[in-house]
Amino acid sequence: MIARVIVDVPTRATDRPFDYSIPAEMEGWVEIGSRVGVPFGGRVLQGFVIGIAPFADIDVKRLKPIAELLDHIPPLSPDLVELAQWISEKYCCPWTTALQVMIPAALKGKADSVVTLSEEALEDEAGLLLEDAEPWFQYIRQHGEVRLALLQERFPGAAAGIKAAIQRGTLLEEVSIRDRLKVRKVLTVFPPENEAAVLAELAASSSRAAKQQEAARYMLENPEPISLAALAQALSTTTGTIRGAAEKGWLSIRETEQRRDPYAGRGFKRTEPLPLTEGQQAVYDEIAETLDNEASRVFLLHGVTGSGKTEVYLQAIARCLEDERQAIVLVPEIALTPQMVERFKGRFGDAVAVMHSRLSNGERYDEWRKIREGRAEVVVGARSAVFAPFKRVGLIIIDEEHESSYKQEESPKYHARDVAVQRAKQHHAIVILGSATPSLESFAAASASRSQQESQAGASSSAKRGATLLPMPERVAGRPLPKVHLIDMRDELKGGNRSMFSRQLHEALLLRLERGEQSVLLLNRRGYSTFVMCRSCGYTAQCPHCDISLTYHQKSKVLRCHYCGHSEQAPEKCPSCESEHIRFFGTGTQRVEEELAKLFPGIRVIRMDVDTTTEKGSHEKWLTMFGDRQADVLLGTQMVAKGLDFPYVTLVGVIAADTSLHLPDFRAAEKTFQLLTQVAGRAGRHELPGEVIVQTYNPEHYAITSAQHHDYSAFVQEELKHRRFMAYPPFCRLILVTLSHEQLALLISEGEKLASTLRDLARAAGIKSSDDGDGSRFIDILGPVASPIPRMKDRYRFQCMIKYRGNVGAADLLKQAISLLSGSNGQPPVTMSVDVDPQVIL
Ligand SMILES: Nc1ncnc2c1ncn2[C@@H]1O[C@H](COP(=O)(O)OP(=O)(O)OP(=O)(O)O)[C@@H](O)[C@H]1O
Ligand SMILES: [Zn+2]
Repeated sequence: MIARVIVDVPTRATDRPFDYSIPAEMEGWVEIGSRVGVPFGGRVLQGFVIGIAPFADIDVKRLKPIAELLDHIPPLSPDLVELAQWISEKYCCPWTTALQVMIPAALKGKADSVVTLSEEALEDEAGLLLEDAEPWFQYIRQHGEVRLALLQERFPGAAAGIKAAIQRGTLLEEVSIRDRLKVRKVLTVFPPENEAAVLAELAASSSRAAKQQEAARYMLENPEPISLAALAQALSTTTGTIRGAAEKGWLSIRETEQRRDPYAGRGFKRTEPLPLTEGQQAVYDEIAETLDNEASRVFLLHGVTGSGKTEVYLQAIARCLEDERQAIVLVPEIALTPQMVERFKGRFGDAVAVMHSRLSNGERYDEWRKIREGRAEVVVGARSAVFAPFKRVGLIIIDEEHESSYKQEESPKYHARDVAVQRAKQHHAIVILGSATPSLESFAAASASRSQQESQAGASSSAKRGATLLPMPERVAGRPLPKVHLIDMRDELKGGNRSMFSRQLHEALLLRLERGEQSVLLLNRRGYSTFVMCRSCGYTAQCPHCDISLTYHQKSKVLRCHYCGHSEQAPEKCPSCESEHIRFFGTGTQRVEEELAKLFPGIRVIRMDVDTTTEKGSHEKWLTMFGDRQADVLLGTQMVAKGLDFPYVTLVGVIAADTSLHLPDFRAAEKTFQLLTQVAGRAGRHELPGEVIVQTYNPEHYAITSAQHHDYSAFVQEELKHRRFMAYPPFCRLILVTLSHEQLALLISEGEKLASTLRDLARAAGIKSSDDGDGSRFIDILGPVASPIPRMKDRYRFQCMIKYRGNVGAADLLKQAISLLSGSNGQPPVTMSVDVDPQVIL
């Protein structure tokens, strides 16, 4: 048998399977999804097996054998391997990059894999008898810890039995990766095996070794295994004493695995399903029916803020679990707050795994194994949790589906929403996209399929691709949406108010302080900069390697480049004109905090922004404090806008609504509308009614007025007009190619070559090059032009934008073009990075 292996070299030239022979001792072990070490170009590299075949394309005798197998159970299942191929094709990235993004960082080194007997196996006599017949089992029992490679050699043919034992939990699979990460082990004390004998011995022995006797009695009375350190502490003795007792056979000490559970020891209050409101019930019924049919379908759950989307998710998950299928819940990284986790852990307890970037590598690895080993049935996580290694996915939920953080900005530049839809197809699972402000792309997909269904014709093909709209236009319990007041800040200035707070916001804050209610203040930080500028000559501090302003960090008083990491001391006077009038525009939130303290002496403010939330657990700490009403105001950036549900918040203030409105990004209006709607939704979610004050310099802009009236469809109608006129998504799709190189001249000529090659290929394929506005297919290549950041890390940057509609095979054309421009090494002369469906145009 031979294995087709994708080696971990992310270049175009090596982006294909290579054949290796499977050595006899590995037969039965190597599977699709196995991680292997293979000889490649004189080294041994990591790779993934993506296929097994009886014959190779070339003579088997010339094939090199797989050097090592890195895990007992393949980290990837065949469906994930298939999904990786889809990602690599759709997002024009190397296959290996797509495979690597699916496994936890802890597995990304070279691994040394061992097995040991689990506690259960050691205790469960019946289990022992069953397995006793197996020589490999005896062998492991004798040696304690055995390397996988050794087992393969000694016991060919034992693969299936060993794997079954791992799956059953009789054997523990442990991976140590070059000491970077080991399964964490602790010495654990167990009661003696032969209790009666020990009891007799204790009774007979004199007062000699009293402490050891105490330890033995303790374990007989409390047979729960306990860590050696904890027992020593409980008995106020040394670990040496307890070891002494073990030597006498009065108790036993063994190494056991300690699982890192980021939420260990935290009691989550169990919640029961709420009786659904009429609106929720209608939506739930439709979801439940589709779940029962095991049909793959996408739902767009468009529910206003506070409409109870989360309860619908919870009950849909429960339904899915009943059928022994698993559920994946994606939430934006920033919204992955303890409050969110609590809602899922509260309903499903230990069956919930949590994955986000603030976990350590070890914690992530353990949560991942919890999923793979079937100890979890629900995962709540950020983007990459879409790859959770569940066997039978029934439901994938994407909360706040419009969030741009679902798009990964580094390779593979995948969008979790699209990956989720693809994964759901593989599993006949359903996808629920939930939002109060759906992205225009999702909304268009839902309305396209609806109008198709209504007009019958062609419904099947397009409805399959589209989404089914499930509206929840009302808040739970008939609670009103909060009233939103717009304050024109130009009038404030005219009226002589130069403060950042309008008179209305000032009064509203005062009122909340008097009543003991809470307020949320949002500073729209998008487009806000924390740069350094000289007031005399206008000098701004720039990165010497990138064409971008340096960012000022108030705490450390350094200027840092966000793109290359360059940092320097902030100057005391202007380096250009020597003036002392050099101003640091610190983080906006800091200034607001200072101003609040001045205006409202004694006010208790919690500030949440990148500076105050870097520490692990800080997010959680601030929100708990706010929830406990230890502060009057929660002040922050985007991160205070999402998902929070606090009963005493009756005021939401937006300091400056429009900082994001005029960014050169076609989604600027959409982002602004979404942010305002989300943050407004934080007010008045419970008994107390809420009020929202939005300060703006553009009170007539439709993004702002629609948010004021909670009018999603008004916004969408206006925005779609602009998008259609400008031919932007959802009326077309985009691929952004960024070219970079140290030499400007080479870069420009290669950029022009790329554009003209693409145009030639498109013409040869008979595809129109411009949009007639009739909805037919076309492909248009714009550029090359200088990128918005024209130089980064001392490399110049140019870009081409591919605009297309319909099934034109844009990604394929691009791949062809790049390979036509590539030299003998398989690479084009300048770096080309491809972003399919880019979210960040800036
Ligand atoms: N059926 C129900 N009966 C009573 N209360 C409910 C019900 N469903 C939800 N709630 C409560 O209503 C509040 C709002 O619900 P939830 O947070 O799920 O809304 P949401 O739609 O997710 O809002 P957002 O998009 O603003 O986060 C919560 O406090 C929730 O406990
Ligand atoms: Zn830089």
